[in-house]
Parts: sequence; structure tokens; C-alpha cells
Amino acid sequence: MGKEQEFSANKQEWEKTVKKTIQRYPERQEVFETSSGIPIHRLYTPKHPQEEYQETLGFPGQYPYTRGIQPTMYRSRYWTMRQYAGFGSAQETNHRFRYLLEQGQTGLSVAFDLPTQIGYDSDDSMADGEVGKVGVAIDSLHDMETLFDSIPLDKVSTSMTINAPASVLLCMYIAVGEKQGVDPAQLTGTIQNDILKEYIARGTYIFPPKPSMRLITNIFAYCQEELPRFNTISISGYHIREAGSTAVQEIAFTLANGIAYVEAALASGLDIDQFAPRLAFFFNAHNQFFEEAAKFRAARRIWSKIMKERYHAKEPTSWKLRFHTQTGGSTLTAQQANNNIVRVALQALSAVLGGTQSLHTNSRDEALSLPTEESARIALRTQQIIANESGAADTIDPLGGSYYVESLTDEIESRAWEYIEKIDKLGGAVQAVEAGYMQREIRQAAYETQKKIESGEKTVVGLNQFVEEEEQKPDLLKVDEELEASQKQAVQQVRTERDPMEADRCLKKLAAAAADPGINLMPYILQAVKAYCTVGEICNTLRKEFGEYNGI
Ligand SMILES: CC(C)(COP(=O)(O)OP(=O)(O)OC[C@H]1O[C@@H](n2cnc3c(N)ncnc32)[C@H](O)[C@@H]1OP(=O)(O)O)[C@@H](O)C(=O)NCCC(=O)NCCSC(=O)CCC(=O)O
Repeated sequence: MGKEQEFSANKQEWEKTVKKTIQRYPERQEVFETSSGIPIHRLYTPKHPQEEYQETLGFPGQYPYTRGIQPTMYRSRYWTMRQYAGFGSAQETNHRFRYLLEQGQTGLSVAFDLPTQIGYDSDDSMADGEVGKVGVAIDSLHDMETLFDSIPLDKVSTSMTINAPASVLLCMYIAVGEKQGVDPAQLTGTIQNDILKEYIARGTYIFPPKPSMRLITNIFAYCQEELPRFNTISISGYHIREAGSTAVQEIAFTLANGIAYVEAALASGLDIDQFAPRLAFFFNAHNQFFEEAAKFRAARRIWSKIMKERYHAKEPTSWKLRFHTQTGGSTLTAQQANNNIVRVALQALSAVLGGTQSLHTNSRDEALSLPTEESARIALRTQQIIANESGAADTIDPLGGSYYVESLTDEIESRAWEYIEKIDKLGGAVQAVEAGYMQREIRQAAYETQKKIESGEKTVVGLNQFVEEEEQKPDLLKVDEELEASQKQAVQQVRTERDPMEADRCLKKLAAAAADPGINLMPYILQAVKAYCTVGEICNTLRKEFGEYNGI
């Protein structure tokens, strides 16, 4: 078939899928047009498709997905507006969630405090001074019930940024759903569950790599049967980028980690087309607008090739890289904090033009503290303006075909492949992490950037140029200092009110199951959670069996 014929055949194919899609997800408007009345078509393509059009771009919803994973993209449905939120107690966070939903947010995203993230209860001495600080404190199912009070779990999808204790928090979510009368099979959402990037960049790990990978594949296997709509992992480049990596390293290391999870799942006996459709990704959006948009497009193309060509996945749903984006926290400045609103708007627009499925826009005050309600609202409004006013969502992949953006997409792809091949040669991501390879590469990149900022070669407005004396400090959110004491008291009360024999029995059964690597731990953790065993008790039980990881 000639290239022109191949192009029209694929176009027809795409048009057929569009027809099917819009039966289920009708387009937002009958007619799309510019302010001058110029009609806006669903998709723009080259007048004379060149040799490589199908191979490198294709149609939206078609391999290799450079132009997006859905045949209609945002013409049918905007990305999910999912603001990461959580602080203090479950009750305070529940209020913030409900406020954000009232303001038009379309998904939830839970920030947990550090003790929860590393598996300690609020009354553990390890938790001193950290309870409720960078996220909400969750000790037991009791807190989780409060967190989702009056939020119907069959109506909203929830992302939880939890890694080492992901299985515990997921079980709590299942248990809350059951109490609300929601079948686990109906639950939608995502758990981060990405331990490799914790070792590389974020730091909230508990166990060594091997048992950690086991817990992750246990979750894959369990969700496949019980929670088929839940995204089992959010393979995250966000924190790799925040630690100072380049855009190329961000996607290369993330996709290499993705390969390691696929390998672990296959080795545990799972079928690629069963688990791959529920793998999700999470990327950063920094300031270099065109490079960022190109990065997302390149990541989709690489992953689809990995899944189709390397792992021979047969289902197109296994080939699609679906991702959440958060704007770049490390790009925000404490100086002239309102400028951050502009940075966030540009970064968010690059994510939308790059085809993101879900988006968090940072608040202007995040370089100073947790966001105030007003800042969180402005951040949400920023995405709403992009969606409803800019026209960026009215045609698919508007940057497709730009000489510059296509060239950047190709270049990012080929540089990322070089890293992936290098990591393959080192024996894969787990070995590369253990050898400190990614960590060293990121440190070097971070050092180079910092040198450029300090020498003035790289401008940061308000920081090293256009500096102002600032008299007025913005209003900042303060976490109630009383919270730690009341949270400690609350977890102790849970321990006195539950059936102690049952709690003890559940923990013993969990310990025995953990000792046998062939057993899926999820049912045991679920039982323990339902008996009101705490995050700390469950993690301590696993610590005894698995040991702790002390870094490199
Ligand atoms: C897959 C994603 C990326 C997005 O999932 P969502 O449910 O929001 O969106 P979605 O899957 O695209 O859409 C929901 C459903 O609508 C369908 N759908 C959507 N658009 C469509 C279209 N145009 N045509 C047809 N169908 C469409 C999808 O197929 C899907 O159905 P089906 O399901 O039936 O296919 C998920 O993993 C996610 O929400 N991630 C969020 C992660 C997150 O918030 N992380 C915060 C980290 S914060 C962090 O780490 C901070 C830093 C720190 O603490 O260190």
C-alpha cells in the first residue's frame, strides 16, 4: 500500500472509532469555532502525508499514540482536574476535599503525612513533630472513614500518593467503600505504589527492593480480580524531575522503572494484557513549554513500542501510556509568589497540549507552605480557564506537525532510548538503582542547573533577575499544633475500642503469610485493616519479616 493509501485507510479507521466513542462520550459541543467564527476541526493532518506519518504520529487513539490515547481527546471529556490535597486531621482534609469538589474539581488526590507514608502511627516516637504536616494523618480505618465522609466512592475517582504502605491504604479504601455499600469492582482511582522512584528520588521507602516488588505485584494480581477499574501503580517521573533531572532523564528513568515493574509482574506469573492496561504514569511540567509538550508525546510513543514490540502485548489498551501531570513545585519561587500563578498556567498548558489525562496545578504559595484555600482555588481556576476559555481543548494535539515540536519529540525519544538501553545493560532499573546509577545522573544534572542559576546564565524571574524588595508576606496556612496530641489520643482510643483478640489474630496471620513469598498479602492486610489494626502495626509486622532498607 502506498503512503497516501495507508494514510486514508488509517484515517477511515480513526473516523470509525470516533463514531463509536462519541456514542458513549458525546463531544462537548455540536460545533466548535474560534472567536471569529472559523470552524475548528477535530483533527488537523498534513495535506501530503509523508513517509513516516503513520509510523511516528498516527491518528489519536492509534498506535504509537503520539497524538493522544483517545480518538476524540478533550473534545469529549476534559482531563480530570485532580488537586493534590491533605493536611492536619482527616476531618480538616475532608472539608478541603468537599470544598474542592464544590468548586468544580473532578477527581480527588490524597496527600498523606510523612509518618503515614513511612508506616508509623501518630503516637510512634518516629512521628514526633511530623503529624499532619505535609499531608493528612491516617492511622486506622477510623481516620479513613472520616476522610471520605459524605464523599460517595462510586462517584469519584481517588488518587492516593502512598508507596511503601500502598497495600494498607488501598485496603482501607476498599473497606470504606464496602461500608458505603460500594462493591470494590466499582472503585476507581490510583495508588502511587512506585517504590523504585522512592529509592531514586523521594525517600519514603520502608522495605528492601525484593519484598517491596512483591507487595507491588501482589497489588497488581489482587486488583486484576477484585478492583478491575483501579489503576494499580502511578509510575512517577515527577519526583525524579523535582530532584533535578532533565526532561529526557525524567521520562527515560520512569519508563525504565516501568519496564522493571512489567518484568516483576511477568515473573510472578501475571499475563501482560491483564495487568498492563491498569499501569498509569505521572510526570512533571516545568517551564520550557515546547520541550515539556514534546516530552509527553515522546513518552507515549516510547511506551507503546516497549509494550508492543518488546513485550508483545496484544491489547491496544496495554500499549497506551496514560498519565497524570503536576506542575513543577521546584520551579516556584518564594520571592514574588504571585508570579507562580503565571508559571503554573504555562506549565499546565504544556501538559494539556501534551495530552495529559489528569492534572494538578500547584498553588502560588507552595514554595512557602501548604496552600491556603484561596491559593488552592486560584490553582484550580487556572485549569478551568485553560479548559473552558483558551480553546486548547477544542482540537486534538494542536502542536502536532509543528516542525519544532516534532523535532523535539524525536530528539527526546532518541535520547531517552539511549538511557533505557544503558539501564538494560546494567541489568534493569532495580540493579541500576542499587548501583546508584540514576541517582548519580540526576545529581549531576541538578548541579549543572544550580550552577547556571547562581552564575546568572539561567534567569529565574524574581530570584536572580528583576528582584524586588518585598515587605508584605502572603497569608500562609498553618497546621494546628494541637493536632499531634489529639491524633495520638485518637489512635490510642481505636486500640482500646477494637476487639484485641481479633486484631492480634490478624497480625499473626499476616506475619505467617509474609514469611511465604508465594502468598498474596492483600487479603491478609484487608482483614487486619477491617479489624482496625493500624498502619504502624501492619507495617511493623512486615518490617519484622522483610527487614528495612537503609538506602545506598
Ligand atoms: C490514568 C490516570 C492518569 C487518569 O485517570 P482518570 O480516571 O482521572 O482519567 P481517565 O482514565 O483518562 O478517564 C476516566 C475514564 O474516562 C474515559 N475517557 C476519558 N476521556 C475519554 C475520551 N475522550 N473518550 C473516551 N473515553 C474517555 C477513560 O477511558 C476512563 O475510562 P476507563 O477507566 O473505563 O478506561 C490516573 O492514574 C490518575 O488519575 N492519576 C492521578 C495521579 C495523581 O493524582 N497523583 C498525585 C501525585 S502527587 C505527588 O506525588 C506530589 C509530590 C509529593 O508528594 O512528593
